[in-house]
Amino acid sequence: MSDLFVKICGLRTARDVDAAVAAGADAVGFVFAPGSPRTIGAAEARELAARVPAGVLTVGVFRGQPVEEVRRLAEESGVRGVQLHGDEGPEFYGALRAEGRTLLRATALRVERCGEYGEDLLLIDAPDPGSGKPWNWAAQEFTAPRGRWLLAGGLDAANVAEAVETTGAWGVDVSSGVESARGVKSPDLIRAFVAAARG
Ligand SMILES: O=C(O)c1ccccc1N[C@@H]1O[C@H](COP(=O)(O)O)[C@@H](O)[C@H]1O
Repeated sequence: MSDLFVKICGLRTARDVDAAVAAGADAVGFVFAPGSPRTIGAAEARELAARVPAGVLTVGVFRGQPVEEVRRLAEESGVRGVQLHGDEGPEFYGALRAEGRTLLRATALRVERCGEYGEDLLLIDAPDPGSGKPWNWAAQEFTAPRGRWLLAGGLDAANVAEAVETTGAWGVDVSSGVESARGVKSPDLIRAFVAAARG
């Protein structure tokens, strides 16, 4: 068993949060970005986050929202981490860092230096986050950064071990690959994913 960091994202029900925690996830994500089948409100996320033990990081996922909205939703839901998928600059991260949250910076395929914007974790994702579409992480031109970074985009139980082996990712993040239908998580697929990722 490896100590690979595993985040399960886009959770909307108590059943799925419990399944992710029981499977051994290190982080669980709640989508606050509008327009996703996984989007939930702060009150719903607060109830779900209350089920999560202290050792598992709760993360709010945002895309292109103003800093005041990110701050408000994070505060109202009580998530301890914030994941940004927009084109926020270092000053945006600086403003949130002051509140002591763990910051995850998502980049679409671009490989950058870990921590460049003051984030705690870099997340290298596909151009269309949450779509379940894989990208070619095995391509010659993809050179993994050094440090703590998460691989995301089209991962599932069948490809995650190879993806980690090929890229050397410190951790992985998944949403579509643990769903039985778009936006509907499957506890069985969550368990299978975590086992395959760490296996
Ligand atoms: O999951 C979403 O709907 C979502 C919406 C907006 C921004 C990010 C979103 N999810 C992130 O996308 C990847 C996982 O994608 P996949 O479905 O496994 O291919 C991960 O970083 C999620 O946190």
